[in-house]
Amino acid sequence: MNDDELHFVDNFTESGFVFAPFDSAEKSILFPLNRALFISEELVNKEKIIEKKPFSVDDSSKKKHVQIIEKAIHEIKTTDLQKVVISREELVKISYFDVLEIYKQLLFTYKNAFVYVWFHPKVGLWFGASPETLLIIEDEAFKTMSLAGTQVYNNTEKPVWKSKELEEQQLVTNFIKNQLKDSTTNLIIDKTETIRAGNLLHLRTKVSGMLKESSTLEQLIRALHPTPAVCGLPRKIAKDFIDTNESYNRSFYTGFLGELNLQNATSTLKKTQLFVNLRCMKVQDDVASVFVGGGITKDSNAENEWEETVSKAKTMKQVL
Ligand SMILES: C=C(O[C@H]1C=CC=C(C(=O)O)[C@@H]1O)C(=O)O
Repeated sequence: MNDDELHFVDNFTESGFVFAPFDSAEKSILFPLNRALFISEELVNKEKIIEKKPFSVDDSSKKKHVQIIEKAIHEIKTTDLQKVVISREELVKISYFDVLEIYKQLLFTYKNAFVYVWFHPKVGLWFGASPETLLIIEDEAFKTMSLAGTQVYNNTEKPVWKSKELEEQQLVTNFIKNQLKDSTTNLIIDKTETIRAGNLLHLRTKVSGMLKESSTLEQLIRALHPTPAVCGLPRKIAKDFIDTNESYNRSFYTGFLGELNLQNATSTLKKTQLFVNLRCMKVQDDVASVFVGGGITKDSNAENEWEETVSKAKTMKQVL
């Protein structure tokens, strides 16, 4: 950016880089292309990966997190709530810090992820290594995915998935299908597969199709975000549960970010590539806030869900 002014997205027809919060009622930040310098560079992996030291698990917030999960499970069993994603913020004190070094280590450690470092003097410094695409649009063709269900990678990418994870992920696929049916055509739902994201495995179903001429990018984004992979089902009930019970502000965690309506040098087509802001952290002074969560359904076990967040925190803590 040429200056430290804060710009916001108005209707997603703008060009630039967007950084959107979890709460879709709040404004999304834009680095407008015409106010910024855009540099594109091919990445060559010649960096040395620093040997990762073991890190400690901070379980000071375990009791509270487990209590919210138990409340969520009870709510799911007794009300219309089907799934809700419960998350927490883990504070990590950092003694040594180098922005570029952390960014490079993330890039080379998480090769399949969308890795970013984002900074605005009025908002703060964020890093992430997200395994989840919210939306890719090139001309009228779009791609998205349903990503949910987690287990620790244990030397096999063909693990056995339990019905809890299969159902949790299926709910996301069904939601996406339903939300897109009016604004798209030629909807293709691929076979569900297992993908690896660092030390974790997830279930993923790729979804693609064509946008109807009458549909806008804003409509599509509002239809998808927040998906049940980061919020829950029904969306409004899950969002209310999160707002009432999570005792911190998610801000940009579980929001989305990426390139908005950028023109490729070799064609006249505009391309949008948005990713869900997962496996991320905010750094302020000498403290990193690492954000982690997981989908809760009727079959969840609170202790296992806690462990899942511990495993997810590893993505950022290892690099720190
Ligand atoms: C909310 C998070 O993950 C989502 C994405 C993949 C798998 C998830 C899960 O297994 O619960 C979550 O839906 C997070 O990593 O903080």
